[in-house]
Amino acid sequence: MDALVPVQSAGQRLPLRLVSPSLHRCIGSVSIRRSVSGFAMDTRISSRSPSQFTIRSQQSDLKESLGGVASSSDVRIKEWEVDMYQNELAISQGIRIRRKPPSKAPLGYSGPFELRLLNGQVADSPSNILEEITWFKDQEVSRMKELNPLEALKKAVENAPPTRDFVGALRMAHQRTGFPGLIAEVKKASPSRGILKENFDPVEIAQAYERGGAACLSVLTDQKYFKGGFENLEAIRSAGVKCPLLCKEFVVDPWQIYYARSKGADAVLLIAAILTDLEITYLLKLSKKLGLAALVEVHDEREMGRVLGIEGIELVGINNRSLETFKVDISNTKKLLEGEHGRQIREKDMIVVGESGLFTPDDIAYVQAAGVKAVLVGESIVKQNDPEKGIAGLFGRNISQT
Ligand SMILES: O=C(O)c1ccccc1NCC(=O)[C@H](O)[C@H](O)COP(=O)(O)O
Repeated sequence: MDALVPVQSAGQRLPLRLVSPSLHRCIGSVSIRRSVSGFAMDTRISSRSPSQFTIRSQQSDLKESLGGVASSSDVRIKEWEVDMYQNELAISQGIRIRRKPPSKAPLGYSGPFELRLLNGQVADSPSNILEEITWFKDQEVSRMKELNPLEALKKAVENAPPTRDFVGALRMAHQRTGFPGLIAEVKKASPSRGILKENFDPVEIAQAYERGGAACLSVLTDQKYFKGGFENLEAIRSAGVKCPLLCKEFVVDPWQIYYARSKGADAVLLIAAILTDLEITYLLKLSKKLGLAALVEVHDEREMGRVLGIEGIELVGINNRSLETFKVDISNTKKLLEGEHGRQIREKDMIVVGESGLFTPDDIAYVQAAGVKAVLVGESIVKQNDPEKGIAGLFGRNISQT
């Protein structure tokens, strides 16, 4: 059964019974403050499957909600259950990536998850690179939030220069050149390929991409796995590059959307493999509210089906690289655009972005014939001594304005 969650603002309290009858039964008629952001949202969520964003609580909030009588072990148990519900929701949507390392049930736990715990063994090391990155991101974001509290970020965003039209730039480039609009990636390294470019000057590369006819740029901001950084995003923006900028991050928390906006992004990436439908819906709304476009990335039919069921998505990326196994196969783009999914995409006039593994004019022609109107390319152009010429080589001709 679905429950309607009321529109709320920062600090207002969400009646717990609206999101989790089972938690409600356990702890009575209490409310939990939304901890992540105060963005008002009116949506329906499953009452059996609360979202991390909607019900994660501060320890003190929960203690207070329990009338000040709860012991810290009560609080730990409820927090742990919230995580378990979050996992349940993700699994029910076919999401294999766990957002956090599994933790043992708190001492003395006897609740709705007890039987499952007795039966199942859970691996406590990441199953693949995407899961590893996601677990790391969760902790990294907690640390970054302490240094950059949301309230300060909101003020910075209010005073930030306006965003540029990411989707419009792709459409225009497609019309102007007859080729898919290019999102050129500023990428120093990756987990699958290691270091791609030793002498890496992000601003120089961005300017070369712009001269070469890129419609938009993608800037990796993850430091640990891609040797990127938010300072690259800021530097490229400050250098006067006009192409709209995608902040290429692993978003697991709405705080990151505010942060990306404050650092000069025009668009953000939302990866369906790590986000539930409700999270995508919420992050999409938040991005729009902040003037950002959202590129929603899928890798398989199931994710494509989920994303097509979400209102308001304009930009869908099909990644030809499995972020779990690193296998790259550009026929993935074709496969996902065939049949009913392709029909729905055309009907909704969505822009599909073919991502990863594109090296030659034949590759571009192949994904264009499959139906993409944009491509996201990193390795094949960033590795060239002259990335501007790299773009001409990729398309088989000069696609700059001149
Ligand atoms: O590229 C990786 O190794 C990788 C590993 C784990 C998560 C994401 C990863 N890459 C992100 C991308 O999908 C690419 O940077 C982007 O699509 C460009 O791909 P390419 O043109 O093949 O460099």
